[in-house]
Amino acid sequence: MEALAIGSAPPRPPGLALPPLTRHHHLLLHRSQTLAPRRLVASAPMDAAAAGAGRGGPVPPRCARAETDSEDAVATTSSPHSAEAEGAAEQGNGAPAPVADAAAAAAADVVGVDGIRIRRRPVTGPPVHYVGPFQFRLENEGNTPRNILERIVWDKEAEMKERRPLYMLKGPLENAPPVRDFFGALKASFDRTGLPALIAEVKKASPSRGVLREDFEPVQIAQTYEKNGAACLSVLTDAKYFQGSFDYLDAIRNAGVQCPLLCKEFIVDAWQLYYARLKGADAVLLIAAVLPDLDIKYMLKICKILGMAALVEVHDEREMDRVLGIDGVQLIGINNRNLETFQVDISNTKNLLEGERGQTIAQKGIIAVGESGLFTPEHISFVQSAGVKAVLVGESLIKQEDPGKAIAGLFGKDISPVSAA
Ligand SMILES: O=P(O)(O)OC[C@@H](O)[C@@H](O)c1c[nH]c2ccccc12
Repeated sequence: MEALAIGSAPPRPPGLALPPLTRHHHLLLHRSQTLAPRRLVASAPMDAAAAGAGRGGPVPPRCARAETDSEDAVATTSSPHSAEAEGAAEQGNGAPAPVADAAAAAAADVVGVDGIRIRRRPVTGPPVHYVGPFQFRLENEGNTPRNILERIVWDKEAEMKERRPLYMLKGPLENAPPVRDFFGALKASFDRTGLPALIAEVKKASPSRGVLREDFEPVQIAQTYEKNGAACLSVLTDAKYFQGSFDYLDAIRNAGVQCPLLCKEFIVDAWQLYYARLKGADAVLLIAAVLPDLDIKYMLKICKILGMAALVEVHDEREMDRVLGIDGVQLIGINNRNLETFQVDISNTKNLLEGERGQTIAQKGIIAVGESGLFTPEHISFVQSAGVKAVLVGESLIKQEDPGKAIAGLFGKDISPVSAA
């Protein structure tokens, strides 16, 4: 599979590194400090320990030992970007920066390394503090999620604290069902039909659309998707916002479905990769709006070791350029839905594949996947002419009485393997 990523990565486009801290940044910073003073004050000590851990160079020594829970904890993905943020507090000769610059570094962490706008965790604690003998309620803006993606990710980080230690996954991992070739299945389907390969999504609900299907039978839905020509399936595993479950992954596999399965999860921690694999996933989603480059690279390595494919999701030019700069990426999903605002615009796929970006994708043999908001054969041909070789579709299928039969309606023709035979 590696051989498909031909050529070396393009030079990192200018402007992707953290901008130098200028006077202008200080001004911006002071303004945000006024808005949410706690955010800055409290984030510095929290990040400092993690930042120290990541100082040693590009490959942190933190992956040296294996199979203890504490190693598992260092695979948690926040330290690299905290480290960069702290690094930004040192100026020129390496002397410690003035206090204001340290605050600027903390703010850079808040506004995001690699252009990531969401904050990975609440800065100081709960969103509301009860203060003093009079029970004042002090709302803490810095600790209130600003959008749904931030909310989901904060909850996911909290969920990670409840997980089983990594070493406990070792046995089940050894007994996990063999990995199937997700990338190959997409390619084969595209070659067979001349249409974008379908990744059909098994999704009960979403935060933007509510419950999509009351009588939700994941195994039946998966079976009808497969029968009607889906190349791969995407299975929502997030319980809180999508009413999904990791148990759907093994249930679908155990029922004999052959289509490779994408674990559709908000991955914030390497632990989730192992867990997805032992539940039978053949691929995972990595969201560039959530994960800094270092985390994506690290997780890609783990996926490779586990034999899983990774669908790296982007939703704007900046994320696309970041991901194109990472070696070994084979699948790039272009989400037409902005996960912060829920706005859907399928021309996003076209915009992100235009010009040099599209050429790089073609040269590297990457499959671009058009994601979200696809309802009609016109939509499918629109994203196909934009350059995608696969599409990820949920709502427009899952809401139909027979989601499998709906596939022919979506593509304007029957794409089931039987019809081709
Ligand atoms: O239901 P739609 O509009 O066809 O979208 C499917 C899929 O693209 C969407 O569910 C999705 C894309 N990226 C995600 C990340 C997390 C959760 C869900 C998603």
